[in-house]
Amino acid sequence: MTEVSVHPALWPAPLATGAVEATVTVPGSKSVTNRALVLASLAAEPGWLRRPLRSRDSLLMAQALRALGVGIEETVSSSSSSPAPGAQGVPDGEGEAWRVIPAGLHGPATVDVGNAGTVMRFLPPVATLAEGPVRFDGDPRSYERPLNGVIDALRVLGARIDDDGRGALPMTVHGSGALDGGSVEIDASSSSQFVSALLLSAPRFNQGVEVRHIGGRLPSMPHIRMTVDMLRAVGAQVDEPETGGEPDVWRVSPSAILGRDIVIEPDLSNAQPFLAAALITGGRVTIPDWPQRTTQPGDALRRIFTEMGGACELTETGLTFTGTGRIHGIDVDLGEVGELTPGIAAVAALADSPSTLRGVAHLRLHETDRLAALTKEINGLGGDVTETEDGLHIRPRPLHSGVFHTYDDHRMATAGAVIGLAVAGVEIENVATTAKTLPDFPRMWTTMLGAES
Ligand SMILES: O=C(O)C1=C[C@@H](OP(=O)(O)O)[C@@H](O)[C@H](O)C1
Ligand SMILES: C=C(OP(=O)(O)O)C(=O)O
Repeated sequence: MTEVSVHPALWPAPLATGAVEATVTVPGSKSVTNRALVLASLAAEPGWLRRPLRSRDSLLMAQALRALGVGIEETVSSSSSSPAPGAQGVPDGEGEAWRVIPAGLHGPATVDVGNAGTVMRFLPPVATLAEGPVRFDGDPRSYERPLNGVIDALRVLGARIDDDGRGALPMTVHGSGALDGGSVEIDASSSSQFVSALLLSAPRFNQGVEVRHIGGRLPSMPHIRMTVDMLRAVGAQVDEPETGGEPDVWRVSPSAILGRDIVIEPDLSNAQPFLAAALITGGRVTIPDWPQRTTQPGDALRRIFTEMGGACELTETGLTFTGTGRIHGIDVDLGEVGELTPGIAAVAALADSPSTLRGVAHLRLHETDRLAALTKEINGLGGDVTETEDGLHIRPRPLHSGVFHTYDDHRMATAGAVIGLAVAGVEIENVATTAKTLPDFPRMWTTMLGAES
């Protein structure tokens, strides 16, 4: 639906000329921002998001919710302004805040999902609660990404949906203002977002929901934990496997959703390239406000990048990661933290020993086929990467200059930039694709390098 703009321009990835020493403030988490927008829109009262992510994925989410009737007011508060009523533990009037004012949801409306998994999966259940037709469309790639788990489940739960029979976009959800809800079995082995999608709207279903996953391994479990935690934080009652429930079964009871005031954590997956810069150059990077406790998968970087040769210290002010310039290969299952794979593959290509990345077959259905794209692009620079059934085998070799293609995938672009730190003459095709979750990436990257010692 959205014209995918062509960016022929090549961005010369800057080479690091010394050890990177920088403090990098990373914008809000995509996954937390888009869950918070959905929950706030379904709430019984207004709420606030502080330090939300402003990127393509989150703006598409906000635009879609507005199209359904929700009020979302964007304010940038200065340090002199007073905090919003009810704000708790929020730094005094700092940064951007979005006030979300729920309203009766209605169609007719059109939702542009772009290529945002969170928008294409989380919003169809919301649309069943609207009165009137809601049409879903998006980038060409969104037609190929799995959605059948959500479509089939919603039909079982009482929704009427017109698609072209493939269980994919484009489609129209004919909302009737309410959904029965109840029990449903799904195979969510291709995306954890199927489960998250059904749970997020479930307090508003007449009978709530019981979701039973019946397929192969469920990826990205931390993201399902994030969904459960955020639901509980808005007053929902959730039974789930990790707090004594049945394995692979989640239950959400019908209830009102409370309007909350939430501060969005920095996006730890978007912190990855900056931490990688410290690891590769033997430098030191601090990410302020790294949470002490979080469900974000990016938190696993503390362990993974430490195993690959760095050291980290988590303090009250943030995470400081220090590299030695020596990078070790790793054998790791990334099934829980799949979105970290491109960045880990980039570092692994520069290591002193081979790596095996496992458990991520579902990445073939992400923004692009990430396993094929990483293999092709790293090998295009002289690397030696092979695809396995569920991941990558990476044998480091001396790399050379060349174009690193990104396939409209933000994490391919940042992975290419990481390699470019250590390899002269790497050019990133369409670095602007980082706008999906981190629009300011090129400036942040050069600023970080400007601060190198
Ligand atoms: O729920 C979420 O916010 C996400 C879940 C994961 O999706 P998959 O389970 O489809 O990998 C992750 O890769 C994506 O970046 C964000
Ligand atoms: C897989 C990703 O995104 P999406 O939310 O579109 O699934 C990602 O950001 O790595």
